[in-house]
Amino acid sequence: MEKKSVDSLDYMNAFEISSGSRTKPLHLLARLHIRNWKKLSLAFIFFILRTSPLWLLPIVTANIINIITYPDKYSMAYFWSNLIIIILVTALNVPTHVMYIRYMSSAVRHVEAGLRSTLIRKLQKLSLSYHGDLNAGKIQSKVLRDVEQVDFLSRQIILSVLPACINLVAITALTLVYSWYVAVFFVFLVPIAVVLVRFYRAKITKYNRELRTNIEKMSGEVSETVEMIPVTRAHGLEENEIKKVDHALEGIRIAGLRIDAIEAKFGALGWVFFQFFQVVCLFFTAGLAYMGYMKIGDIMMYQGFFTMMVGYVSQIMNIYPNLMKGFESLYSVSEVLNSDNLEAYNGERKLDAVQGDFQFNEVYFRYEDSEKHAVEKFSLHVRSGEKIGIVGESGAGKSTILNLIIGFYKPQKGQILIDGVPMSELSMKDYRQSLAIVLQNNILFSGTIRENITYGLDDVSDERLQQAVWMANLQDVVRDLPEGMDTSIGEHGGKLSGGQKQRIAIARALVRNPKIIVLDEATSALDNISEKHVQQAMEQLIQGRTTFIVAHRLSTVRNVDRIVVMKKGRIVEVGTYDELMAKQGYFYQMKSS
Ligand SMILES: Nc1ncnc2c1ncn2[C@@H]1O[C@H](COP(=O)(O)OP(=O)(O)OP(=O)(O)O)[C@@H](O)[C@H]1O
Repeated sequence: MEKKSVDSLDYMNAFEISSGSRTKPLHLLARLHIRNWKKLSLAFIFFILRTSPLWLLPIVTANIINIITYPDKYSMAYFWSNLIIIILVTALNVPTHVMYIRYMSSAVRHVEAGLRSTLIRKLQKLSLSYHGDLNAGKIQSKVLRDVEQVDFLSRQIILSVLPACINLVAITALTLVYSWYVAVFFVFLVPIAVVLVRFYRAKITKYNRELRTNIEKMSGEVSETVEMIPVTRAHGLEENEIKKVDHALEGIRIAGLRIDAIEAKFGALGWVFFQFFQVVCLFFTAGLAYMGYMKIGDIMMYQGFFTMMVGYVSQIMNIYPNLMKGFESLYSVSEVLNSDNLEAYNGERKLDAVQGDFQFNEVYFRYEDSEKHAVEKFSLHVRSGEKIGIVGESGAGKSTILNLIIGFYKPQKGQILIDGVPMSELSMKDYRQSLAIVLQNNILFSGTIRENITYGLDDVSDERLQQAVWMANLQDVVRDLPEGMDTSIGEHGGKLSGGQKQRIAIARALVRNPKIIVLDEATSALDNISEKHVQQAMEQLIQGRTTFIVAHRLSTVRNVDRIVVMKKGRIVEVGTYDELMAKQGYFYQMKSS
């Protein structure tokens, strides 16, 4: 049951149809809401019931004035029936309004939650290079602010624009029933509104985009600044960081001012036009009554209708700038949802049991925005269970090889085969379940030690967990903590030492019992005892598994089966530690320098 309700939050299909060409925002909004059409239809019915007293009131007012002005033409029964009808219909407003809001809100809130969920789903599918370009702050701004704006947009349309349009049609129809020439006079309002909107639309759209991109920029700056606080303080660069954020805030201030100014002009002009028009209407109907074409009470009715019409047209025009903001946010969200910069691989094949045999055939890889290859002509066969050390100077392409092994990136030329199957055919989700990664920046999250180790695994027995803790040399750490395994480790493991963090990452890898291990040795120096602990944990981890270790300290690779020495993306030497030392080549030079 729960799964079903979670599934239903996926709104991707509303965007899938639109990918490629840019869909009009109103179409997109309609597609988002079409799934909840039953609730929206019910909301619409209750809306009509709720609003009907508004249409009746001017008619009843006209009737009462006419009864009093011309008592000989009307009976008292007519007077009382008018009163009873308006009281009854007005009293109905309470239940009908509650029902209208309940159905409407339920539909709109579903879309709001759905949009956020769809964004998160999409972010999990987008390639790492896409994530590299879009920082966490910008994504947050889209998931929080932009979705909120879209929710606001839906509410504005359902609560204000649609009701105003329905009311306008209803009032025009009622006026037509009574007098066609007054109706024609009313209809003149629309072109005035259209001309005003057309005149300001381009500017409002432009300034909204400016504001939105400035807010995203600021959000990015803030999240980066917060992350950098320890480094900033350590270097005494607080003022520089404050200036950077201030600069982004200044951008928002100016863009916001521009928007406010243009909205003020637009709103005020509309108001003045419509006030003039209302006065003209009064004189027009009064003139008709003066000439005997209209009863006095009817002036009140038309004036009532016209006041309502002006009210509704102004209502639409006043929220028009907000609608534009909402459309801009919808565009911002669809920018991510329509992106086709997806994960590099989309194969489906599952291996029965991954053995961990790797064949690299003349692999070439270049990052998207880079001119030169980070990896060139990389050929290597790695047997199942073999331990490979990868060494080379900074920028030689070591981490890139690891990323290619994990499948984060796909070679532009050449091929990588796993157990004889090209990576492009493999289901990455399935393949990565046989793989454990311990990277330079071990990504820990703000849960407990237990949660961090068992991350993503549903049922890990206590025995298996204890074994992983023991193998990762963590038992002393856990014992000394106040709540043992259930101690919270702070954001990104902030309450732990570098060595402890690494051992937690190793325990996380161990508990998965993977066939392949990818290790990026930490560059940060650990003290001797800590390093020994980590070293022991690593030895436990790599036993019996195909292992790729990027080593920064050459002593780390002493015991691996083969060392691959890289330079400028190419393999320059391959061999055991002793062979390479005896050869006195590049590795020997690196070791001696
Ligand atoms: N995301 C990226 N976009 C563009 N170029 C990149 C990216 N990541 C790495 N590079 C470039 O690719 C080359 C290889 O980088 P890589 O990180 O693989 O080197 P490395 O040997 O792991 O270096 P280090 O030991 O310093 O971590 C470098 O020239 C680097 O500047």
